[in-house]
Amino acid sequence: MILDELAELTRKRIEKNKREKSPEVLRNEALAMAEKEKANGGFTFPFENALNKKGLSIISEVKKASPSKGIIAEEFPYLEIAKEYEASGADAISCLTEPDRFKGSDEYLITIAKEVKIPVLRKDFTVDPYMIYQAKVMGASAVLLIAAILSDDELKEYFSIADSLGLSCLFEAHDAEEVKRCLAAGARIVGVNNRNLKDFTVDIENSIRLRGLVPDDIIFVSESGIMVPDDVKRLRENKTDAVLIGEMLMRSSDKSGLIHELKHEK
Ligand SMILES: O=C(O)c1ccccc1NCC(=O)[C@H](O)[C@H](O)COP(=O)(O)O
Repeated sequence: MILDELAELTRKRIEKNKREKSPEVLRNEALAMAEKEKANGGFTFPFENALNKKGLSIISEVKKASPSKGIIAEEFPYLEIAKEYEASGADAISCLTEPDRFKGSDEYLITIAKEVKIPVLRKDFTVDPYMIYQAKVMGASAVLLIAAILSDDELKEYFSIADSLGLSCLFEAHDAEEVKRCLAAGARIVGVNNRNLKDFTVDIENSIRLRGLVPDDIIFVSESGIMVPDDVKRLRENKTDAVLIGEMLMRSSDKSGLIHELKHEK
């Protein structure tokens, strides 16, 4: 399955990263940042706060390419795109850092997090605690934990590391079993992926079906395959707290107008 391939590619990339910066050095940098925040009033978990606001929140993704679609944006002024998302009322940004199949980059995240005020999610295939410390040092506010590639123990351990650094976790599930595993691990944010990773078909009904499994005090996010404004309307009517949108926004010639329409559509 594609996720196994992505997890394997990521493990190799992170092993290389570890040779460039040791886990100990990286961890100390991340802990120093966390300590500083604690001393300055404590963690604020901006990603969760952004999704907890009244009304539907929008996580806008900066996405150049994907395994299912190949190149989505030939031109990719990622910082301009992120700034446009922010200026248009997006609540958070999702930044893909996976380089091989999504043409993402750590540099994109570092630059965006420095230049925008809204929180940034590191959208990557977290398979090693090292990646959580990296996310902190890069300036991210949240990391992605995909239930399909992590064991129950890893979900709990990675959540605890992220939490201790003031990072939120978007737990990603594809089916009912994975939703239950995310909740058992303590998830405060559960995202249901609408993309079937076996055949790449998308169906927002996956989020609709699984919504009832997530208690109201947990943030519920619908991810992927949101292709037209009516999809957002349907999800909003089904008590979705936030939507994560990549391709629809990246292909739009009027990102600002589209975000405005999605935010205000009733
Ligand atoms: O987008 C893909 O083709 C994909 C394939 C395999 C694993 C993950 C994939 N996408 C990850 C994402 O984070 C999406 O970019 C995100 O949910 C937005 O999806 P979309 O709105 O459909 O671009």
